[in-house]
Amino acid sequence: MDHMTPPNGLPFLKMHGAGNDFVVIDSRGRGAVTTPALARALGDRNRGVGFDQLAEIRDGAAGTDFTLDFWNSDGSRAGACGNATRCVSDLVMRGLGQDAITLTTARGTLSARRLPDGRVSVNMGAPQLDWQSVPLSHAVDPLHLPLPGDPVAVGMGNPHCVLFVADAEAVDVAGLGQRFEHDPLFPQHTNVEFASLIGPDHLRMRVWERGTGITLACGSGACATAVAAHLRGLTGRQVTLDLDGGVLQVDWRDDGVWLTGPVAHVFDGWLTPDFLAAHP
Ligand SMILES: N[C@H](CCC[C@H](N)C(=O)O)C(=O)O
Repeated sequence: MDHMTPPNGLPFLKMHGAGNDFVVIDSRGRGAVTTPALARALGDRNRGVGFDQLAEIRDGAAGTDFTLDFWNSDGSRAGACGNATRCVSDLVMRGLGQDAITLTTARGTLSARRLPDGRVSVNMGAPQLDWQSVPLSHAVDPLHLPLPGDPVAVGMGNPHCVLFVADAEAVDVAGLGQRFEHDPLFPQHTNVEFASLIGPDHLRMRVWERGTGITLACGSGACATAVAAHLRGLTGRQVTLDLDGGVLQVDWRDDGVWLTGPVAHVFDGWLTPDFLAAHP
């Protein structure tokens, strides 16, 4: 067999949204294939494909067009992923010849649409602002957590800990991120965002993701940060966020938090039977 012939393996796609990168496996019409071991192996940037999140597409539930499951590169599950939702929605919309779609995630039913300029928006739903649903481990004010730096906790279907700092560029994102990720106040651990106000309704944000580490962008993190910024009186409800990998827009409307940004489909490939057999 020459090297360009598709082997008898498992097809996948590689996509990214503002540099937040994904392996996408399309399991519509069959059972789910992802296991924690496969997610970890695939997420290895040297021995696998490498990704920030793995998104598995499954048949639509509750009358929606498709269902999405998310995994982190350490093999853990993520309840929400805004950028992968935008990327996969674009893919499925193209397949169906549509520019609007509904999907099911662990969060429930979400809707997405493609804008005339090619960017994709998703309604990530209402933010979770009470301590039980973030979740936090006990009753504290999520708007002022009893932690260094006076962070805000926001749930977007996954937990976020948002710190407003004078200069996000100067923050030790890995060092502090790991510390907050595993703070006992977050029983399911947390994603951690560091943000500074750089203009009216304009934030610079850097992120440490639960289960993955530093990423170039985080959509649910951008939503949580914009919500926190508005609740703290720093911005209005429409916010532009400059992330390491690009620009995301958040609009907190009455019907939910809308996230808008670029999507890219980079390549398709096949996982070899040998790779799959080694990581059941
Ligand atoms: N990058 C994703 C979020 C991943 C969150 C994940 N790290 C978790 O465990 O919650 C996004 O665009 O929303």
